[in-house]
Parts: sequence; C-alpha cells; structure tokens
Amino acid sequence: MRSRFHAAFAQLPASLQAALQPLLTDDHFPAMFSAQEVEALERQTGLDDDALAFALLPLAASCARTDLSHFNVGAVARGISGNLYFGANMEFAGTTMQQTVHAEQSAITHAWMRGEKGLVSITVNYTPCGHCRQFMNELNSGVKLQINLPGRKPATLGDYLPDAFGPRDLDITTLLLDERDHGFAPQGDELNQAAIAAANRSHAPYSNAPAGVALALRDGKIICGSYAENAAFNPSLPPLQAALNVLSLSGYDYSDIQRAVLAERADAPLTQWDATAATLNALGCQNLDRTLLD
Ligand SMILES: O=c1ccn([C@H]2C[C@H](O)[C@@H](CO)O2)c(=O)[nH]1
Ligand SMILES: [Zn+2]
Repeated sequence: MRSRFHAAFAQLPASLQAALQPLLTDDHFPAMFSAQEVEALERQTGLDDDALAFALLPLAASCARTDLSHFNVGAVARGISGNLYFGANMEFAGTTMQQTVHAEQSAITHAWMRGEKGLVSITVNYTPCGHCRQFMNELNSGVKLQINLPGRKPATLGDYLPDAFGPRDLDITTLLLDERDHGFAPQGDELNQAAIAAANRSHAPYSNAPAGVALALRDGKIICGSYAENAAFNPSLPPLQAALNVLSLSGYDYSDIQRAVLAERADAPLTQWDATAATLNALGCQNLDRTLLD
C-alpha cells in the first residue's frame, strides 16, 4: 500500500480495512473502485452506498497535495456505472493560485478521464465552495446531482446553488461528461496520438478551443487530461491539471514525468501553451511538445 494511505487507513473501521486491504496493495492503485468492487465492499462491511462513500473520505483526502494550505479535502464521486472515484485538492507551489485543483473538480474530472458518462452523487468532507458548485453545474447530471456532506441531510446541487448561472444561459447543450468527439485525426507517435485523443474528448463549447495533454511516465505509462470549460469561464480546468490529477491519484509523482505533449488548434482563440509550459517547468519538467489539431 502506498505510504500516503497508511495513517488514514489505520483509522478506518476494522471490517472496511479487511475488505480494502487486497485492493490497495498496488502502489499505483487507481484511486477508484469498479461497481463490482463496490458491491463486494458493501457486502463485506454492511455499509450502504452513501455510508461507504463517507467511510472512504479519509483515504481520498490523503491523496491531497497541499503545500500551501495543508488543508486536505477529499471527495468521492459515484458514477452512473456504479464505480466510485476519489478526488483530492492539489496546490502547485511555484505557479499561481489559478492552477489549484479542488477536491470536487478532482473527483469529477477523474471520473470523466476514466470514461464515466454521468455522476449520481458526490460525497465531500467539507462544504463545496462557490467555485466548485459552479464547476458542478456544468455536469450533464444538472441540478439533480446529489451532494453528501458530513452531518447534513443528502441534498442536491440545486439546493446548494439556487438561481444558478449555467451552460443553458449561453445556449450550450453539450454538457460535461457528455460523450464528445471533436474528430481530429490521430498523427505522430503514441504520445501525440494520446494528446489528440484527449483533446477530442475535451469540453470546450465556449471557446471552441479543444485541448488535451498526454504525459509519458518513466515506467512507460501514458496519462491523459482533457480540458473542461465552464460557463462562468474562470472555474474551467486546464488539460494539464486534468492529467496531473490522474497522475497524482494513481500514486505517481511529478518527477515520474518524462515527456509531455499538448494538443490544441493553431488558430484557436485561446491557448494552453504558456500556462502548461509554466506549470510543468515549476514541477521540474522542461520536455513539452505541441501537436497541432487539424
Ligand atoms: O470546496 C472546496 C474548497 C477548498 N478546497 C481546497 C482548495 C485549496 O487547495 C484549499 C484551500 O482553499 O482547499 C477544495 O478542494 N474544495
Ligand atoms: Zn471548491
């Protein structure tokens, strides 16, 4: 089991420890459980869906990277597939506040990057900030998304974000987690193709500037991130953040990154290039290439 989990794991109920132990042995445990694993965990522990998600929060929160705040937020998203996905906040020293990934954004984009098509609920150990409520309002689950917080009755996004501004106000009908293919043809080596595939899945209806990042790790693994725009623009999540999120949740470190590729349109009104290069630089990676979508 990765060392990050040790302290949180030790605090879990004994029955949950026993059920989880065999699933956590790999240092690169994917920070998610399939519907089948969830069913087995519930059978072995007697916990129901929501109780299991709450019980897993300390483990999710232990994935946080909070050099600035030391305030670890954990989230567990449940997909319509029945899978559970961890999320945790990430802060990036040497960059800007704007690069921060919130735990709720982390769980949501994690689910998306693993192919989930919609979310049923999100369980969080602190009340979601306004930025996260707005980020969640981009999802195809809409205001029906269930939000579970410690000590509160289950409520919906609609309860937490009344009178919301969202995609419909800008006449956008393709929502976050909807299946999307921008249709750019694969080109270049495997890493370039992975970045293009990530860009093809990106949610960029406001700028029409699809973008994706692929990271090649020293062990040969490739991790991808797709750009997720938001109707309110600022809560958008850059493609590098989406990739670093999966990397970190999967038990890798920034020093495991060997090479990165950003895929974006040459003639797009926005570019991810400078921000991607700056953040990667701060993480000690200078090996970034750009592949142009056409
Ligand atoms: O809803 C919230 C509020 C804050 N944070 C994180 C962001 C930052 O890393 C730290 C302090 O705000 O907590 C979240 O993850 N979710
Ligand atoms: Zn937040």
